Amino acid sequence: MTYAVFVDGQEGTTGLRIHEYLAARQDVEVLRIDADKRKDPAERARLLNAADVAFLCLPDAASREAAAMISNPRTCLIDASTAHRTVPGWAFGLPELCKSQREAIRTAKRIANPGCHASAFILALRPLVDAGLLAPEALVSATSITGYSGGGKGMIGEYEAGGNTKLLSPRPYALGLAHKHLPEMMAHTGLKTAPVFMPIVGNFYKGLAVTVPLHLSQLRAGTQAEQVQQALAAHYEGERFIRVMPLRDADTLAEGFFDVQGCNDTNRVDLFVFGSETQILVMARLDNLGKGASGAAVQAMNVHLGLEESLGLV
Ligand SMILES: NC(=O)C1=CN([C@@H]2O[C@H](COP(=O)(O)OP(=O)(O)OC[C@H]3O[C@@H](n4cnc5c(N)ncnc54)[C@H](OP(=O)(O)O)[C@@H]3O)[C@@H](O)[C@H]2O)C=CC1
Ligand SMILES: CC(=O)N[C@@H](CCC(=O)OP(=O)(O)O)C(=O)O
Repeated sequence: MTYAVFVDGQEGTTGLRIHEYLAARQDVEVLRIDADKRKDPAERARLLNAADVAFLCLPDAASREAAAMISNPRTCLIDASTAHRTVPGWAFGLPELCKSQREAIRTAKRIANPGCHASAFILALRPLVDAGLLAPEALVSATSITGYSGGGKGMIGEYEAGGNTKLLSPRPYALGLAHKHLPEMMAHTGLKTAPVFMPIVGNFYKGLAVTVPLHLSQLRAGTQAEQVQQALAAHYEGERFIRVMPLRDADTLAEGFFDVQGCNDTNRVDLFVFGSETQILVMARLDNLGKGASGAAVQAMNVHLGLEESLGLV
């Protein structure tokens, strides 16, 4: 069977990456919009309603506008923006979230693709909450280091134009402690309080790593780093795109530095636990355009259509 697929926002960073993923697919017919009409609501509506699956690779407002244009009950929307991630009726597009998530994605006609930082944070902590090691009431913090493609075309242009020495050093941002990923970070881990979250953008194109530092005393009494790593391994047993590294990963410790770009050009997420007798670091790394956006969106489409989940992904 051939599926008609349209990418609204096809010229954007995530849209272009989705097209790259789909280019080699024989089971997908990509519907394209004329470049000069790519913001024309009527033409967008026509193509959105002609698609079996439509990806929204747009800013939040344009994504909401697109969702309101759908009149075809067959059309399944997969939205890469933040707009619908905690909206009832929209399935969260993270198949590895929990045992029932694939069925939710399969049966949904509205799928909200997770954010890049949020994907890493949720994949790192949801197993600990589900296993009862981390209480929903826990107060946690997190940092994320990301490549500048995370900011889309605008930020890519800024970094690649050169000439601004400030961009040469890592830049913490969202210092108002109200990053747009906080709602989904809470909703899909079960945490009752937003993490204190500080993302940092660096002078490299893509790659992302979220770190959650924890005192072992914040976890269930008696929990050691071993139990945390085992909880991750158990939760993701058999998951094609999640790799749980050995506790205190020897290769990373031997190198002395963590490679934030270690998952680039894949749809994989690597999860690490480093620890002392009293403290741990739980780290998740991914490609912000892979499992952090476009790869995740293609995987969600594969799950929804009942196709081999890794089709077209590595
Ligand atoms: N970059 C990343 O790592 C990630 C991004 N996302 C999210 O995915 C979405 C897309 O991000 P990204 O691809 O990076 O953004 P970009 O800015 O690179 O691309 C957005 C695209 O949307 C188009 N667009 C804007 N408004 C409209 C409109 N009204 N109608 C039609 N097209 C429109 C733009 O067209 P034009 O080029 O003409 O301006 C542009 O091509 C965003 O919500 C982003 O937050 C999610 C996860 C990670
Ligand atoms: C460097 C940078 O600006 N990164 C973006 C990531 C955006 C993202 O993940 O997009 P959505 O949440 O819309 O899906 C940010 O932190 O806002």
